[in-house]
Amino acid sequence: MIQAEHLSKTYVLKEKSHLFGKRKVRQISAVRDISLEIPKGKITGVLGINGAGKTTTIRMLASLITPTSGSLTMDGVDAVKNHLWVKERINMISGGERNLYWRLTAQENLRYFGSLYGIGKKELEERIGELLKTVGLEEAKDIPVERYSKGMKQRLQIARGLINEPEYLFLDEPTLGLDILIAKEIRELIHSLAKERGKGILLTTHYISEAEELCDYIYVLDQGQIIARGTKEELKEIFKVKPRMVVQEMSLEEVLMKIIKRSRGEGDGKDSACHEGGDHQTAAV
Ligand SMILES: Nc1ncnc2c1ncn2[C@@H]1O[C@H](COP(=O)(O)OP(=O)(O)OP(=O)(O)O)[C@@H](O)[C@H]1O
Repeated sequence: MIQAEHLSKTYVLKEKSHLFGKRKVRQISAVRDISLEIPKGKITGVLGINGAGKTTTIRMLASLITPTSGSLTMDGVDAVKNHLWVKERINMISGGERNLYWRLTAQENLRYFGSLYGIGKKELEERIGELLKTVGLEEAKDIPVERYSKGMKQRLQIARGLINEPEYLFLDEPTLGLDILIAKEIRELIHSLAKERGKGILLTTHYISEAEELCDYIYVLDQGQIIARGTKEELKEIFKVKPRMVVQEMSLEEVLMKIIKRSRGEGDGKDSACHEGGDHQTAAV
């Protein structure tokens, strides 16, 4: 399990001031005091609107940037001190079409990325063969990536993300810009990676229905803080109307909008659908 406790990240920007050409220092508190867990065999979602701090969070969890404060462990090992050990056990895939060499074939891409992990030649060839099968690109393995459809490129991205046999896979907007059929294929693949192959998956997505379909547990991030957490059922429970009133099930999207508005004190979340009592920010701790 990956466990983050009280993680924060502040970016320090040095900007030139117009006055006397002096440098001004500006601090951006991108993520503040977040605690979360990513268990193996489960899909954990991090949802939030643009600028909420999702990318900063995922990059800290993947040891690509160092937290300003807080602790991060992987299977009990300090991930900040042992970031090279951590990087061997994690991989990250972003949506879009970056990170692939277009003139190379699928096989050549995987061979290149595998060589970066120092995997032996024989083992690498076997792994590439299996991965191409897993993502359904066996027949297209010798075609240059520039001739692939968007869905094929994304499947190859997933194969690239699995080349080091990571225990944890971070997916940043994995179905961005894909049509519904291809997105469905990718979602099925993500589901099987967690449920059949035991990977710990962290997913960020703008598509709420995708989170609803895939995520075992969801963290809602806004303005750098976790403002709610829970299973989708627990999140929906926050706004469930109390007994003797007509209960109308809200979509997860409606629930998330209400959670964000309420956290920002914008009123809409305070309507009759609010649940009773205590900590409104947490569906389940
Ligand atoms: N390298 C950086 N230097 C300075 N500020 C940054 C940097 N990266 C992110 N930020 C700022 O930190 C905040 C959180 O950004 P982040 O990219 O983590 O959010 P996000 O939820 O991933 O947004 P999006 O969905 O738009 O990608 C924003 O205010 C952003 O401008």
